[in-house]
Amino acid sequence: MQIFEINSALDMHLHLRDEDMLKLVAPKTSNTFAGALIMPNLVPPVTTKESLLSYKDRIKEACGDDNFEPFMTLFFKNDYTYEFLNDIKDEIIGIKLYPAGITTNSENGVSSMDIETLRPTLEIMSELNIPLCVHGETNGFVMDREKEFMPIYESLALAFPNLKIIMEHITTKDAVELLDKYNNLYATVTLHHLLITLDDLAGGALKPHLFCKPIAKRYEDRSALLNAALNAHPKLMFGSDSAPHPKHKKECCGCAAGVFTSPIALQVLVELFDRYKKLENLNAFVSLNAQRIYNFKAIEKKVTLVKKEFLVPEIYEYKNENVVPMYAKESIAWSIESIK
Ligand SMILES: NC(=O)N[C@@H](CC(=O)O)C(=O)O
Ligand SMILES: [Zn+2]
Ligand SMILES: [Zn+2]
Repeated sequence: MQIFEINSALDMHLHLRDEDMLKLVAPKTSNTFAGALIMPNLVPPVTTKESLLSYKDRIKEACGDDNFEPFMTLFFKNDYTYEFLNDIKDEIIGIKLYPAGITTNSENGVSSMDIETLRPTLEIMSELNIPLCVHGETNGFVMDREKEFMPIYESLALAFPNLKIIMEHITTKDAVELLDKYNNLYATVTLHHLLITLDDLAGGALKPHLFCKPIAKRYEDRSALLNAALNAHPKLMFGSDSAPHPKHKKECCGCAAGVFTSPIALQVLVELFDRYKKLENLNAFVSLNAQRIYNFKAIEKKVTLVKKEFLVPEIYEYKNENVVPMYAKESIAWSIESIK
């Protein structure tokens, strides 16, 4: 039987939530991944050292696994001081910037992307070598929001040449192309954006479990993303953006944005890279690129996968929480055999 080994998988964009949802979803990542970059969009968002450290403790407890490293992030604010950021810098891997209201729990994000307004915090981040992670969407037409954000990425990259800027969860050909234009621009891409287009979400009967921000785009966008991932573009990292919402918040009028992919991520990545005969590039895409870009050494964790059918559960539950995964009740060609 065909097998494949992944070394120290890293998920560089992950939502773990809090309380029972955290307890439900955290082990779904920590059992197979060596580390993950944890998004700070809790309610209220993570903006103090105290809330950051206590969230990290709750994550570690929920994982119940010392062999997993949560890389913490702060929620961007325009008025962070040098003293504050200098004091917290060793506890964080980056700061996440959200335009206000653009996605789930981003109400406290920045109300303007004007560079001069953002400058005070960005200058300090640049000086202290703290990377900037960005949800890059304008409030324009939903299919054009990411494309319209490209000039903002360009001005940020030019204005702060020493700041590492990560374009989170890119969904367009334009974003892939921008990667090669500026030294200090990097990106994450999700699993679902490598797989689906707007057709899968809304071309037939509406699929709420595939609804997320940024919304899935056109075929040419998916091809560009897939091509960059399969060839392990050196500035592109895997970031699942696994974003759990309870079933009743997805299967309703006013469906929340977010796709839950943690429990299927590695199996589907292997299936995808195998299908395109690119398995030799998967470890770079899912681990080595992130270690080089963020400059750290991941802890050892070897996951062995076998080409054997894995039937995706219909739902995951814990106490009163539940969440429906992507590909629920469908089967994947690869499954996890062992973890060391
Ligand atoms: N991607 C999403 O659709 N949702 C994310 C937020 C985000 O990453 O934008 C969430 O927190 O639910
Ligand atoms: Zn986002
Ligand atoms: Zn996200």
